[in-house]
Amino acid sequence: MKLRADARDIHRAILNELRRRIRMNGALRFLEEFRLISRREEILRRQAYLREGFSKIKPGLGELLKIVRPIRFRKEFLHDRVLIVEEDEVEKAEELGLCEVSTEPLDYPLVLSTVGLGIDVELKPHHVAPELYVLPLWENRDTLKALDRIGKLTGEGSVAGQILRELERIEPIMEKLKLVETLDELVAEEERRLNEAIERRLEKFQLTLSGKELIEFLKSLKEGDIDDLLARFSGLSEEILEEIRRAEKRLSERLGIDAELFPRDAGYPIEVPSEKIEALREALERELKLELYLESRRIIERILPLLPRLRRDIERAEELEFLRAVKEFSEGFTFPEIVEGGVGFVEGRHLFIENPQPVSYFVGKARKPFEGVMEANVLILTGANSGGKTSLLELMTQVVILAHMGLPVPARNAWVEPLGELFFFRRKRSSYGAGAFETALKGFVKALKGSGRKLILIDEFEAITEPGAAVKIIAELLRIAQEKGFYVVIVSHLGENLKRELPFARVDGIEASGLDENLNLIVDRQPKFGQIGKSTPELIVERLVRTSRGEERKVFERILRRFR
Ligand SMILES: Nc1ncnc2c1ncn2[C@@H]1O[C@H](COP(=O)(O)OP(=O)(O)OP(=O)(O)O)[C@@H](O)[C@H]1O
Repeated sequence: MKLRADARDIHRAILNELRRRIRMNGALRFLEEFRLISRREEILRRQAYLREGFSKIKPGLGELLKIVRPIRFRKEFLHDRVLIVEEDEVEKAEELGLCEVSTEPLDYPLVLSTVGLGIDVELKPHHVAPELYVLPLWENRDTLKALDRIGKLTGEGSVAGQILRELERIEPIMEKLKLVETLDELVAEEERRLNEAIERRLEKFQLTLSGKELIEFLKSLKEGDIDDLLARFSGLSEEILEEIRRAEKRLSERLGIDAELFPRDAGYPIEVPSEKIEALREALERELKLELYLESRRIIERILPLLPRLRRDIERAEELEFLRAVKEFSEGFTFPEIVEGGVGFVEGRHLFIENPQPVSYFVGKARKPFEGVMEANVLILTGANSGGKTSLLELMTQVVILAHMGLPVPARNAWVEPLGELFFFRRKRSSYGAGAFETALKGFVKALKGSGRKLILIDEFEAITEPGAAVKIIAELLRIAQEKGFYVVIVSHLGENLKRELPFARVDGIEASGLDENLNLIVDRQPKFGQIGKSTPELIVERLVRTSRGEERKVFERILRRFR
């Protein structure tokens, strides 16, 4: 179905409403599959797809879908490894583009080789750089957990749980790598603890010397006999050494590496030289990288065959998110029947009016509950100012557009004939004069050109010309529409005159039913079939009667009597 004139704006607004609800970029592409279509079978196919899809959207699914993110595996050049190959493999190895390639042994944290000069590999990406598969999965564990639960909730299953279990193998390595990042703080913390412990011991330390010992002590001091001097403090230094060992043990337990980090003879307070920390960091990183590489290879060997299915699981989550958003958007809507002979809806609710009064309306054949109402392809909609005429045309446009997308429509029930074109001409409030009239006339005539299934909605056309001429023009145009079998709903204040000219047309009216206690107009948005809408001026006069006094009131009363 083609959209003409202002119908496009309404389509755009509907798409925006849908997009606003879709929280995954990947899910947006499913909306592309819902372009407007006139083929009955395709509309029905989409309806069936959505019905089935909506049944999968269980409570709690939305929360899980919110967590899912696409998992991207990016090719990267890794600077921590070299791949040593034979001369004739160089080209193929370089094509992988994953790391340095050489025919000679080189010093790298990781040395891989196809010729026995390092860790054995084949020239496959997942042999050379298994981390490029495993790490993105590790970083997206939240997504994997959500996919696993989604699979269980929908009963469709997922490979995410299996992958998560495999990933557990690298957990200790990843934790240590995180610790290594904070190595400076770790060491500083141990330093602080150690120096505090030493301080406590120093406070308690006492050196007791007899007179004879004191003389020997002074003698050693004079002669610079260090060994003798130190021997006297040996009790203390043994204790300090003990503290150092304890600190190093704590570190080695956390980092999984034995290292003599604290200087033994540099005095107090004890401080680890920064070069030593750097050297330790390097050693740790080298070791952990190797472990990570080896473990990643074991993991990828087992999960590589699962990755295509994982991709499908993510795509399915995106599809479910799309379905969830559409279901949320169309809460309380109904799938329209796809019929021949017009468009109609019962208790339709305008999409963009808050708490709208439901309105029922139809053009073409009368179906339940409108049996007995005059059937007409051309409708003239009359009625009170601000009664809701424009809104009704908009609602009709919304119903027709949604139906042609294959989506449910905002009504209790609805039927729609597949159309070739939908025209909606909004009233241009700012346009007056001959130029504007000419443009409007041209637009209408264009709509009447050709043949096919068309619904033409026109909001107040005569406002831009004089009433007498307007009746002639509109009547003629509507006759052409009738001859061609087009459906037309036109808003007009010239209902009376048009009805006389066009016996085949049905004139409906939206009426203000009275005044409320604050003397505001009460409008019944539901058009009355076959009735010209009572005009509002009458009610305004009534309001004036009720708000004036004396002679003025008498005048208003006289006017009011003319209406009755
Ligand atoms: N079904 C409805 N339920 C609640 N409010 C409605 C409904 N239809 C219209 N309205 C509200 O009534 C007001 C007037 O609506 P609308 O512009 O459609 O009237 P109109 O008859 O086209 O007016 P005019 O004669 O000025 O062209 C709008 O604020 C609209 O939101």
